[in-house]
Amino acid sequence: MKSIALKVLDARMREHVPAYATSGSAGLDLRACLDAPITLAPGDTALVPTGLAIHIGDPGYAALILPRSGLGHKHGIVLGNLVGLIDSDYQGQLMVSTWNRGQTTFTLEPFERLAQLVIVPVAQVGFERVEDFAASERGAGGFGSTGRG
Ligand SMILES: O=c1ccn([C@H]2C[C@H](O)[C@@H](COP(=O)(O)OP(=O)(O)OP(=O)(O)O)O2)c(=O)[nH]1
Ligand SMILES: [Mg+2]
Repeated sequence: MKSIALKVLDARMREHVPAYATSGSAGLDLRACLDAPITLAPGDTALVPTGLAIHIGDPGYAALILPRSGLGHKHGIVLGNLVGLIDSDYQGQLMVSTWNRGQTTFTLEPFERLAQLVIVPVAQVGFERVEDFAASERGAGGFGSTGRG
């Protein structure tokens, strides 16, 4: 298992270090490191600290912050940036842009699990400038070019 450097920035997070909930989990739940609840009216967005920082330190990996399905589906709590991308050289606090896209007010409680972190492999690439591509089966077709169903 790959090891990633983790800093606990807020002592209250010591007992909430991210951990996989099951042996097959892809995501590590992130908690809201808050002094008091935050009320999010429909349409509101808040930048919520997690009290944690990671330094992936390897350009072959990145982390994604994704919504939790229960909060997103049942309560409309998703991410203001839709997906958060954590660069391998980022050393600052993990922040969660929390957006209430629903129709009812939501109260986010201190230390509630509000999003999840997924570590993913990344390929950094170089570009070779060309005038023409070698022909492919798809060519430039997209946006439904293969039919709808
Ligand atoms: O949901 C997020 C998204 C990003 N970040 C941090 C980690 C990431 O490495 C950094 C920059 O993110 P991004 O490149 O997506 O934002 P930007 O608007 O392009 O900012 P920058 O100019 O700093 O790259 O902000 C978070 O903590 N949470
Ligand atoms: Mg950027």
